[in-house]
Amino acid sequence: MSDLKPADLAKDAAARAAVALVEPGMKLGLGTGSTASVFVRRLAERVAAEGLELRCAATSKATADLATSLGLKIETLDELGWLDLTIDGADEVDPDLNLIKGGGGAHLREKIVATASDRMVVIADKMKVVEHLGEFHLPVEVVPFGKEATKKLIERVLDGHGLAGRPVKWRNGPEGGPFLTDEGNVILDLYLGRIADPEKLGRDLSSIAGVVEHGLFLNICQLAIIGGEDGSVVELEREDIG
Ligand SMILES: O=C(CO)[C@H](O)[C@H](O)COP(=O)(O)O
Repeated sequence: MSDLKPADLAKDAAARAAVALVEPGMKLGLGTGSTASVFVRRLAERVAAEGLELRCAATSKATADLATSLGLKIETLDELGWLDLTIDGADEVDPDLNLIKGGGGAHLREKIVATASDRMVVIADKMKVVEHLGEFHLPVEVVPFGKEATKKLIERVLDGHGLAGRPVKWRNGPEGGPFLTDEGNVILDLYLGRIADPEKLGRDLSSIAGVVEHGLFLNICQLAIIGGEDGSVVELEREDIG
């Protein structure tokens, strides 16, 4: 990986540091996205080099396919029951280690896996660290049935948060049709700018029947490993907060 671009070097630095957290016999959750993919590659290298015994669950079909192609055995979350550690990427990380996730459309499974783990660790490059969540669009997974009515209800919630008129867009897939999640749902991306009250916004979105899950990960992540383009890493821990 010597010809990596600076952003990839940062992801690789964070991924290597996360691989060092893995202990023999662990049950691991594997995230989704480009940073999580670097982690999966580095993990597979360590497993091959050390003959490490691990049990892994993936947060998406894409990650399961990648891990399997690298020789890692993937089991379902139900087979594993509960996980010791989940390593995943993020679209934004705030100073309280609250996150926006779902840029890859996998935030539903990612949240299920992260909250079924003793510990969630996020790996990211420095560009993902923000003062306030919301510059990155907030993905909301929506059931296709009645999706336009659900969109109206989401817009009503945004009105109540002083976010009236902010663009909300159905996500398209690579072929131009609607993006479909691994669960067969669609995604509405909310372009909000600064989210003043993520807790309340999350609660209000979750109260809508057609909303399956939003991409706000609040009080879930315990450690963020932030990689720099020079290969350095900074660790932000939840205990450091406050
Ligand atoms: O939440 C995610 C996928 O649903 C990803 O972790 C997030 O989008 C970050 O991806 P990348 O590492 O490619 O920037």
